[in-house]
Amino acid sequence: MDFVPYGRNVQEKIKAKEFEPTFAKHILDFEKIQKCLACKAFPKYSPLGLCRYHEFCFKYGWYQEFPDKQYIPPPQNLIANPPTSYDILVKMFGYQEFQDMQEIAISSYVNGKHTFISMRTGAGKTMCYWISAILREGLTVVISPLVSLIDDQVIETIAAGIGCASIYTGKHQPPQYFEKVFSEIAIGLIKILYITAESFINNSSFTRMLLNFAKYAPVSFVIDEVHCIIECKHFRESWSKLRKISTFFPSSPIMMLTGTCKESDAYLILENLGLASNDVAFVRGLSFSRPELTMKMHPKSTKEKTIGEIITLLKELNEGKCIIYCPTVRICDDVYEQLQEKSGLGLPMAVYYSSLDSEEKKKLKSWKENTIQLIIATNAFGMGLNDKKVRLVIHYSFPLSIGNLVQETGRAGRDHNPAKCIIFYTRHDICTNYTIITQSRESITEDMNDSFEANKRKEYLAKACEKIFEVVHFCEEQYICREQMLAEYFAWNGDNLSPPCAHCDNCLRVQAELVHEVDVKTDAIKMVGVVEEIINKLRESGKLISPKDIIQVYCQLKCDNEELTSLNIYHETRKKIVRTKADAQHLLDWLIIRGMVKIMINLYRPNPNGNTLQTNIHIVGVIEGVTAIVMEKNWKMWLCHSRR
Ligand SMILES: Nc1ncnc2c1ncn2[C@@H]1O[C@H](COP(=O)(O)OP(=O)(O)OP(=O)(O)O)[C@@H](O)[C@H]1O
Repeated sequence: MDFVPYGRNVQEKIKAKEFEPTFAKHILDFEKIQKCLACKAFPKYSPLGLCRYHEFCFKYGWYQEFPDKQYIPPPQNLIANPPTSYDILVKMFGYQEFQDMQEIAISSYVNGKHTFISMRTGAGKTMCYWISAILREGLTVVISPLVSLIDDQVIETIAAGIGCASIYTGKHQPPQYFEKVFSEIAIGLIKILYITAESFINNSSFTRMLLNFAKYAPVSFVIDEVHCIIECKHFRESWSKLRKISTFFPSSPIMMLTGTCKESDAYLILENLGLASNDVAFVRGLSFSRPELTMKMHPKSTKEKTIGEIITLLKELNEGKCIIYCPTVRICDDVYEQLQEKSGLGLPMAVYYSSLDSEEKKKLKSWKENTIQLIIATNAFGMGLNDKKVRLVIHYSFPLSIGNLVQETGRAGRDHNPAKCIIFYTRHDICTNYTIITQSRESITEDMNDSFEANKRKEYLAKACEKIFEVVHFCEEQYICREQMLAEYFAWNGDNLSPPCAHCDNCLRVQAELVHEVDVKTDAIKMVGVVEEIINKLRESGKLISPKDIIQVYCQLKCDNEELTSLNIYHETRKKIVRTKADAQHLLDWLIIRGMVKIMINLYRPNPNGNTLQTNIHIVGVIEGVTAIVMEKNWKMWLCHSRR
């Protein structure tokens, strides 16, 4: 494919005054407005007749950026020095200061270095690649996880005055559309191209076009929400194939953006992308704290009660907007119906999930225009969404992972004013979440053979259990500051912990109750002793061990399985710091998420012909040398004085 004719075609259209850019529909009154003399696409902004971006280019003598090659700029005194990233921030976007680590991130990437950027939600990561795309010549390709997110990104980018387009598979993008996008890239009108990982991996004509373009001008890459490489690789294969970037475009720098990434995951991401860590600059935000957010767990009981509690929360909403996250489409519809019926609030509301048809998805427009105040959605909604009016985020069931929790709650308070995040929590939702993660595939892993596929699935299921228990542990913790827990979860080596937020439910509880931080190492050692003894006892009979068995033996309570009362450890007299069932459960969860006690969640159908799925949680073992490993760790736990 020869790239040059594309440019020629569009130049002819411009000359014949027949040119309409692919993004015309995002420009208000496109037909009527006076257009920029240099691009014939964006509205005229300056007295010279140029749009904001081309006026900026004009001042610095960047005439090669003018898409209409016939346009001859008037003579002028050029600004002597080339623009800095700060000049662009101020002159193009109207901001006076960089936020967080934006400037350092931009400088690294513009200098051609692969740059891994991890900054809190709402820190302004988009700006990092917008400014870079202007400073670097050629095209910036942004790989983004969701079509709905790409649609939003395109609207925002056009509103900011930067030429962009999107590529994903769908009936709204026929072959003629691709041809048109290629032409606009060829004349330099499009600076940023948003694309899904699937299109980037599978659209071979796009790859050919890009390789061809790279012969004429630099191509740079951005992977937005780069943690998807870890989180989506099992069900969206394309995310595991993004090494294609470094293979096909070895001299292009890659900017990797995330709000939530553990250090170990960052290295796995680089490995997946075929990048050596020495070749990558890591830029991490100054703080991951979101002081404007107040997080609270709410025990979840019956559906009626939960809906009633949600209605009370909604009554306090006033002008603000709310997102209710539900785990499944069925639950979204159900909550929507319940709220419609019972609320009497007259609150304009809608549902959103990826399987809605495009007509129904149009309601999203009303959300953006603020005529819908409440959206009830699956996690298909909201990733990267930047809506400053969201004052309340409710989780009808606990989030699928700590990463999801941060991303989803991160939609609130984006104007830096106070906002609430409420999670309705019950252990019963473990089943729902596990069903989603495993895509309802029954998972009796003991029966699996040893094939490569089966091992991959086992590994995936083990990871899924770990993620669920991480959230369970987070939700059930009563005293440690929620913000500190999240900061610790995502902490990298050498990070300092910020002080407690003083306004989450746990901080308030610590202020209200008499609590003590105590060392429970001896209890942790005892608990793994209990696990080992029970396993030894029941190994022969092949009986399954539940967390309840461990708690009953540890707390020396009446055992459901009477056999266990014959264990020595059951009768041992000892001084316990962790005494109540709830605290013992919390300690066991801690052992599980630290990988010391191994569990398995088993998804099964109680009635083979029915649709209902249930879960059993089994304890399957401890890691080798567990006692020594427990001894090495810190086991400081907050306990309520009155419970001790
Ligand atoms: N330097 C700046 N000064 C003031 N506001 C800024 C600056 N840079 C970006 N912003 C604004 O910050 C808001 C959040 O930016 P953005 O959507 O890029 O956040 P993000 O880091 O991508 O968050 P998330 O991870 O949640 O998607 C936007 O409204 C953006 O215009």
